[in-house]
Amino acid sequence: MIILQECTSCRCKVLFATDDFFAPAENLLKKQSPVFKADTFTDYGKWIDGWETRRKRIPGHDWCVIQLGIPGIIHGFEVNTSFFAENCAPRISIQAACLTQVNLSEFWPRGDRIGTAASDEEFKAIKKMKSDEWTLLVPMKELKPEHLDTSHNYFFVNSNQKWTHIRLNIFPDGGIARFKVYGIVQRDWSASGPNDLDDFVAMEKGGICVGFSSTQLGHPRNILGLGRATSMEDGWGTARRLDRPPVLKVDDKGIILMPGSEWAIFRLAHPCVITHIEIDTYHFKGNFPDTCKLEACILNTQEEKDCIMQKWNLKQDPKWKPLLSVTKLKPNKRHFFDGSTLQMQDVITHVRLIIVPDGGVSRMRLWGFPRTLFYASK
Ligand SMILES: NC(=O)NC(NC(N)=O)C(=O)[O-]
Repeated sequence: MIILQECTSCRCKVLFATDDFFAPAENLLKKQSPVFKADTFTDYGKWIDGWETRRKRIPGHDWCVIQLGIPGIIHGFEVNTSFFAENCAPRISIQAACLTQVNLSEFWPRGDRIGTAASDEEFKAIKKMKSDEWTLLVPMKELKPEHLDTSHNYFFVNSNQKWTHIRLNIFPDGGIARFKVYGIVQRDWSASGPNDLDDFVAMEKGGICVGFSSTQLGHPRNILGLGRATSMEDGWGTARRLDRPPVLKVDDKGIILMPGSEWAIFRLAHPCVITHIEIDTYHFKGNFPDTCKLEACILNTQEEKDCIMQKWNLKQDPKWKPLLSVTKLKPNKRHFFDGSTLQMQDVITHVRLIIVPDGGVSRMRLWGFPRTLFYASK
C-alpha cells in the first residue's frame, strides 16, 4: 500500500478462481519474488511460479476473488508478470467490493476457497458476485509481459472508500506471477475507549511509514508488520554509512562517536499517548545499530508532506520532542521500554526512529492509549 503499506499480511486469501490448471491463484499472494525453473515440468505442463489458466476454448474470461488481509483504502496495484512471456495474460481489469460479514455470508456461504467441487449454492454465490456490485477500480488495461522490458505493471487508484475484496480479471486467459495491493488499513476507532491499550504504529491498525533516509535490506514499513520478522529482509536494513571514520571511537558510555545516522518517520494509526515501546533487532546480528532514539510530535498534512520530501532531514526542528533517549542496542534481541524510561506523555501523531550509525531493526511496537486531537489539520 504506496509509501503506504503493501498488503503482505499472510491473512490475504484467494476465495475463488475460474481455473488453476497450470498453476494456482494462491501463488499470486506469495511474498517471495517469483523464480524460474527452466527444466521443471508437472503433469499439467511447464512449472511456473504464478497463477496460470488454460488456453480458453469456451466463451468468457478468467478471474479470481481475493479477500484482503485487512480492510483498507486502496491506492494502487502491482501486477508482476516475471517469467510469463508467451503465456502472460494480455489484459487485466480490477474490481473491488466492501463486504461485511453479514452480506458476505449471504452470498459466500462457506467463506473459504471454492474449488470445482463447489455446491450449487456456492456457484449461485459466485454468480451473484459477478454482478455489478463490484466497483471497477482499474478498467481493462494491457499488460507488459516479461520480454517487454518490464514485468512490473503498476496501476494507480483514486478512491477513498474502504474495500475488503478484490476481483482480478484476466482477458481472456493466461498467467500472472504476483499481485500486490497497496493502500492504508482503515480501522474503526469509534469503539475504542481512552483505556484501550493498542499498538498505534502496527500496520494492521493503520500505522504507516511516511519517509526514510535509506533502505538496502528492507523497507522501514516492514517493522510495522505482523508478528516477529521472518528474516532481515522482513525488517528495515540500511546500507553501511560511507562517512564512518577509519578508526571508530566511543565515548565514556560506550556509544560510538559518529557524524551520521539514519531515520524513518511513521504516522500513527490514531492520535495517542505512548506508554510502552519495543524495539526488536531480531536477525540483525552483525549489523544491528549501535544506538537508537525516538522523537515524536503532532504533524498536520502539510508538515508530513515536508517530511516525505525530506526537507527536514535531521535538522533540529523544535516540533520533534524526545520520546526515548539515546539507547544502546544489542544484536538479535527484543528491547522493552516502559513508562519509567519514556521522556514524553504528550498526545502525538508521528514518531521518528533514528539509528546510529546504520544497520537494521526488525520490528517496532508503540503501545499506548487513544486520545482525541483538538488540532485543526490543514
Ligand atoms: N509454454 C507455455 O506457455 N506452455 C503452456 N503453459 C505451461 N505452463 O505449460 C501454455 O500453453 O500456456
